[in-house]
Amino acid sequence: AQPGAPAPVAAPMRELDWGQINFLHTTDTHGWLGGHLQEAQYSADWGDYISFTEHMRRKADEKGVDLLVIDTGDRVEGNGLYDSSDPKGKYTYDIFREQSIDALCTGNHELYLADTVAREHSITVPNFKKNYIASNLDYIEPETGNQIPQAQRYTKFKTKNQGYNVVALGFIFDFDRNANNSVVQLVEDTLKEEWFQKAIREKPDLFLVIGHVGLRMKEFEQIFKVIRDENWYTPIAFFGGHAHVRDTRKFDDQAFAIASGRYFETIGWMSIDGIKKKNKGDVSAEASVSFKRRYIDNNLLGLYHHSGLNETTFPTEHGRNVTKMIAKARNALDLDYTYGCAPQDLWVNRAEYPSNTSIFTWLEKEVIPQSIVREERANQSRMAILNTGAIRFDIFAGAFTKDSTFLISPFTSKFNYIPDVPFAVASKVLQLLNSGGPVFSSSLDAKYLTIPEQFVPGFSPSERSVTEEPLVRILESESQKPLSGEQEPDLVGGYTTKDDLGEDGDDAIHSPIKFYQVPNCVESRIAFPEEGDPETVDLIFIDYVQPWIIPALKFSGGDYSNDDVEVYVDRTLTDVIEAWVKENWSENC
Ligand SMILES: Nc1ccn([C@@H]2O[C@H](COP(=O)(O)O)[C@@H](O)[C@H]2O)c(=O)n1
Repeated sequence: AQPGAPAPVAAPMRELDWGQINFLHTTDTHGWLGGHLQEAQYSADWGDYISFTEHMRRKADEKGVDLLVIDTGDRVEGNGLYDSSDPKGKYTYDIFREQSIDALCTGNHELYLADTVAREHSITVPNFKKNYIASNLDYIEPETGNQIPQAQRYTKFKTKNQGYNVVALGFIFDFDRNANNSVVQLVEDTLKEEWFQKAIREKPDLFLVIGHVGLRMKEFEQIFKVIRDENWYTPIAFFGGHAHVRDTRKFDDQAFAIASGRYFETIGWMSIDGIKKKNKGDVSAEASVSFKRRYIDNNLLGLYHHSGLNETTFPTEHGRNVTKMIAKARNALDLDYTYGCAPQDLWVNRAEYPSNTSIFTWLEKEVIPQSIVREERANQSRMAILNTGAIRFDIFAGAFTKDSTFLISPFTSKFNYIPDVPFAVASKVLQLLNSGGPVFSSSLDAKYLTIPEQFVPGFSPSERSVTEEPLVRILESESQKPLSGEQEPDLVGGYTTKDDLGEDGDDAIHSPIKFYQVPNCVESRIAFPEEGDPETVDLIFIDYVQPWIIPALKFSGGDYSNDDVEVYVDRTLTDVIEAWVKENWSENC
């Protein structure tokens, strides 16, 4: 863990079930390679994960089974360690590559900006040359304009100890907001490609499908159907992500998918037993395969527990060096530099919106009205719209650092506007954005305005749970009691996941709490007349929302196009929040 990270307290634990093939999985780490410095439950860093993996690989060798390490993308955007350097990722690409990863793919965050796409192609792909898979993603070479696969379309390999033949595929969901030096092929079309049809006829012992794909999205289902039609009994292991939740989905008795949360809070564990090795010429034969899963809270006590080691025996030399690399990078970037002192916790979805503890209420009532102004139009009534997905993380009471600004909002989106929109038209926009529906084309689903945890309708994050109190404070104030005798233990708050395999997936047994739905967008009304409505307003919006604003305006009776849009404030939300905190929370903690 990083210097200054809070120490975790032991919780009652569920063990890892080992099988013939075992997997460790990360996804949506978004640059959190230093771990969580304000939450003890997730405070282990990438160096600790490297130590853990080395121990688990040794254990696998001792047992004569296999262990594969997977990452399913969105490694960038969301943490000062990645976002605050120039160029972005100056340190994180080198830190990330220290882990030995058997299969990895691209997420949508590696594709939003042309620079990020190019860095992925020139740094991460060669760093993991043999193991990077891009089944439906191409890169446009700047020198030639040629469209080439971002990486190999699929891999074939034999596992080290059990000698299983594996065919591995690596997808990104049908993403269409990618920069124009990348091309995402629809999954449905990729499945018809000749190479794919060949891959699914390789008759391996196991198909490994990794993807930056939410488990409840259509893409994994499409892939499952096509592989299964050709291979009636071959086990298929899916590793997904994107929705930022812990989840396991059963496709059939021999095909399961796991998603391992977000922000390096979770290390996913999947194990498979009962795989039948095919002899040459064998057709697929029915087998009784069992899949197990565990969501490991990423903290040192848990990692000691699962590796059977302790503070002294756990850190490997390699792991220790990577922990030092991270600390050095954090220092070089001055990430602990304090801009101010947050007087209270402000939650993304652990508090109701609107409320005094909602981060969106704070932005809507304080930050936006006080910060989003264009001098020459300061007296013009204005409405400013922010999508809730623009906010990625909570604010904890206490020191608000340079790092905090990027944890909350890493994006480079700025503020645009359309001047002098009739109020009668502008006032209908927010409601349309929040209700979604047929106003927007299918590729413009309004759910992509909100936080990823709400992407799946009816899949309430309240089932996914976290503590009402920041974990650090709970851990400081309460000692843990063992799970024995009559006494109910005082459980640490944390994830209490329900998935297709039941309610026993999390390694640490936690007390659950409530999550709340947040709207797709929030709106501030600024410089409005004291009485009555203005005739016209400047309609301001963060630029990510623009593709939804234009159809919403059209539906409301305003015939606007992208040509009517101008820059309102040439600053990112990150810049805006930083300036506001310096001005308003300037006292020392
Ligand atoms: N410039 C951006 C980019 C993304 N968002 C929000 O993030 C969501 C995607 O998050 P994942 O980590 O799951 O990829 C997206 O749907 C937006 O809500 C944004 O606000 N601005």
